[in-house]
This record gives sequence, structure tokens and C-alpha cells, in this order.
Amino acid sequence: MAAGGFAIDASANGFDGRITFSVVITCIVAASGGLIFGYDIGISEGVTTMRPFLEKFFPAILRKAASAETNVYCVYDSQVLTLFTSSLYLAGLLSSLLASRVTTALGRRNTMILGGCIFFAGGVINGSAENIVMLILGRILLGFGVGFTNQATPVYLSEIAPPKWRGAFNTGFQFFIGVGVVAANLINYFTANHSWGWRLSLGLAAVPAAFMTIGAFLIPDTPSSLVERGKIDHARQALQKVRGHTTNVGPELEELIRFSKTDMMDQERFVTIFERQYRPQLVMAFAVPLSQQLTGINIVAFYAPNLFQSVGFGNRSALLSAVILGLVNLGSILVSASIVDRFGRRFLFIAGGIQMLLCMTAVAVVLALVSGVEGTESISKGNTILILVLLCFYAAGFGWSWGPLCWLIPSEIFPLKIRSPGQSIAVAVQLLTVFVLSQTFLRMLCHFKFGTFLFYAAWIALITIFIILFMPETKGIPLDSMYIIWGKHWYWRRFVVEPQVDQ
Ligand SMILES: OC[C@H]1O[C@](O)(CO)[C@@H](O)[C@@H]1O
Repeated sequence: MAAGGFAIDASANGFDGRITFSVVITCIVAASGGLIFGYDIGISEGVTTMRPFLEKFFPAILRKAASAETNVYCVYDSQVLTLFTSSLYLAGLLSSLLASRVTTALGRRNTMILGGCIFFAGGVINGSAENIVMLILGRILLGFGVGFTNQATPVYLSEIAPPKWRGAFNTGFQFFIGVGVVAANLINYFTANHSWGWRLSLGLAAVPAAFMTIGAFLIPDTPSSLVERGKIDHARQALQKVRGHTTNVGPELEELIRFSKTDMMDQERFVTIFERQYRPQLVMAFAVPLSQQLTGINIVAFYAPNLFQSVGFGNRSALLSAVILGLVNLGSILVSASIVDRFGRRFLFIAGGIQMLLCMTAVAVVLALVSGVEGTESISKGNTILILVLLCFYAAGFGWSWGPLCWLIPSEIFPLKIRSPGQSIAVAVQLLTVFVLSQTFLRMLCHFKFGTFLFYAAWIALITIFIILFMPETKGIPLDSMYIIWGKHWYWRRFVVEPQVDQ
């Protein structure tokens, strides 16, 4: 069965999709929107293992850690602590849904600016927190910032990149998420042993927020978004800027206007995406982010320090191992960027999936063998290092597949009319899944022990089969021609209606 194994000429519409200096700079600046999400992921991982932080806000956990009977999997099983981490995801979920209207009305770029400002405020409140209420309030603001930014930035990148290189440019977003994670891990590493360290770690969130917000002020909005809002002259200028001054952007602009008119003929409404003809895209908007989280990445990422600490690493070496995982992840995102437009999305999904599956299973086996079925035997340094190595291979598998592709796919499969709601759904589903899984992971680890890793291994197997059967190849196809791939797919073709474009 040729599920998605067909090619479509990227230059079918004849536009000059060259890589210009301007498009590269614009995309780097825009992709830095990923910094704030990454910074937050990395910071909350480490701060929740810092003693002064726990003493001030969660003293019960320290008492539990001190008690000898607790088994290694259960030390960090606290619903309140998990709620601290996850409150951000609930807020982000809400705001990403709101962001659908905001990006349609204000444009992608302005939504990024808004997100950056709100995140900045959240960082300041968290850094100066005196009680748990301030702490949670700060996290809610951070969540609002992340929701807006994650909704707008990937779409920005896909709309502005030359179609042939869309994969590489869009991968920049995940790359900056990774940079944010590593920067945060390093900061945690140095602040961990100071009584005020957690304040610095949380408060420094304002720095990436300021960086991306100022950056976003300096770049134009995307031509599609400007056309959608009737700003044709601005759209022409934006196109001229990113495609180069020697390029005749007239035909590309006309095409955008034509598709935008067709798309907007019936009033753009959130519910449009639920029409039968958009079923394939809608399914992917749910399935891709859900599957990304079912790889177990955040379980490994959020709790890597806790995990290493509870299986025998000291506090600082636990944070260091998180840095190592983060660097491996970053390197593999670069590999992804360099091949995603050549080998395609499906290849990366499948290869990365198999790699993660093998590693997750191996981690479960090692944990079962060395810490005993009950998890009561202590784990030697050597075996902890073995687990770290396996997790590094796992992180690399994620970095070249589900990491970047989870942003790329939703940002490129929707027609303009439903692009904003589609991306909103994808971001909301991702954050909801992070919330549910992180809320339950420590409980699972405590009760199912090494079986938790087998649980994720089984999911990785399932989602890889899902990709093989249902994900068509999207590489190189201009956004406005994307409907073609569904029409050629063995299953999705029954839903597709060709758009009627005015000639
Ligand atoms: O794509 C975003 C995802 O990637 C990660 O940052 C890991 O690199 C996750 O923590 C996050 O959920």
C-alpha cells in the first residue's frame, strides 16, 4: 500500500522560493519564540528538586525524602508539586484556543509579541514569589504567554519559508525550544546550591521573553496573514523583503489573494474545521500532538533530574544529566533540519519512532533487572550511567522526529481558512496531554515502577504504525496545494473536496 509515497513538484506554482538572507534572519528571529517554552520546561524540571525551594513551598516532600521506607520510585509523588508544574499547561491550553481569534484578527506577529509580554510578567512574578499563590499566578501568566506564542510562531514560520525548505525553517522553533531547555538546565545547575537560586532561575524567564518580544517587533507579519486581513500593500512589502528585492513577487501575491478570497468566502468560524471535508486535517491536529506526548518525552524531560536523583545520582549530577540529554536533543534537531526536506517527514517519524521504542524498552528492562521488581534495590553508578546513555539515544530519536515534526505538520496541513483554529487545536491538545501525563506520571512511576516505561514503549509502537498508515508525505508541497496529498491518500481521499479557486 502506498500510503503517502507520492511526490508533488514543489515548484508547481512557479514561484521563486529562494533562500534569501532576509528570510533566514526573519525565521531565526521568529523561531526564537520557542525559547520561552523551552526555558520554562527546563526551569521547572530543576527548580522542583532545589532544597531551598522545596523548604519554602513544599516542605512535606523533604520530610518524605528523608524517611527511609519510601521506595525509589515514590519520593517525588506529590500532587501539589505536580500542580505547580502543570498549572502552566492548563493556562496555555486556554490561551492557545483564544489565540485562534487573536491571530486571525491581529496577525501572527502581533500574537507573538502579546505572548512574549505576558510571559515576561509571569517570570517577574515568579522570581519575586513570597507564597504559593504568587507562584501559581506567575505560572498561569507564563502559560498564557506560551499558548499565544506556540500557536502563532510555527504558522508564521511555515507561511514565510520557501515551500521547498519549509521543514528546515520550521524546525527552528523546536531548536529554540531545545536551546531554552538547555539554557534553563545550565542556569539551574549553577543556582541549585544557593538559597536564592530558585528565584534567579524563575525570574530569568524574563530574559528570553524580552529577547523574543523585541525580535518580533523587528520582523514583518506573514504575507498570508496580511492578505487575510486585507493589508495587500503590506503583504507586497513583506513578500518583497523575504523573497529578495530582485524577485517579482506579483504572481505569488496574486495567488495568495485568490486562495484567501476562496477561503474567506464563507465567514471564517472555528467550527468550520469540524466539517467533514476537513476530517483528515482535524484528525492530525489531535493525533500528532497527542502522539508526541505519548512518546513519553516530557516524562523523561521534566523528571530527568528527579529520576536520576531517585535512582542514585546526587542533586547536582542529576541536573547535569538533564543538560546532557538536552544537548543530545539539540544536536539531533539539527540533523532533522538538514534532512527533513530531502528524506521527508514520514522517514523521520518512522526511523525516530523505532529508535525511541528500542530505548524505552531497554530502560524498562534495565530498571527491572537492577532495582528489582519492587524498586527497592539501590542502583549502582554504572547502571545509572547505562540508563543515561539509553535515554540519550531516546532523546536523539525524539529530536529528529516527533520533536520538530509536531510543530511542522500542524502548521503546514491546513488551508488558510482553518489554519488558525487548526494550530490552536494542536497546541491545546499538546498542552492538555502534557498536563494529564505529568499529573499522572509520578503516581504511575510510584505504582507501576519500571512498567511505566513499558507503557510508553507500547504507545510509541502504536503511533509509529499510525504514521505508516495514515500520514501522507507533505515535503515540498506549497501550502495552498496541500489538499492534493489527502486526495491521493488511500484512506483520506474519501473526505476530500477540491477547493474552487477563482481564475
Ligand atoms: O515540541 C515540544 C516538546 O519538545 C520538548 O521540548 C522536548 O524537546 C518537550 O518538552 C516538549 O513537549
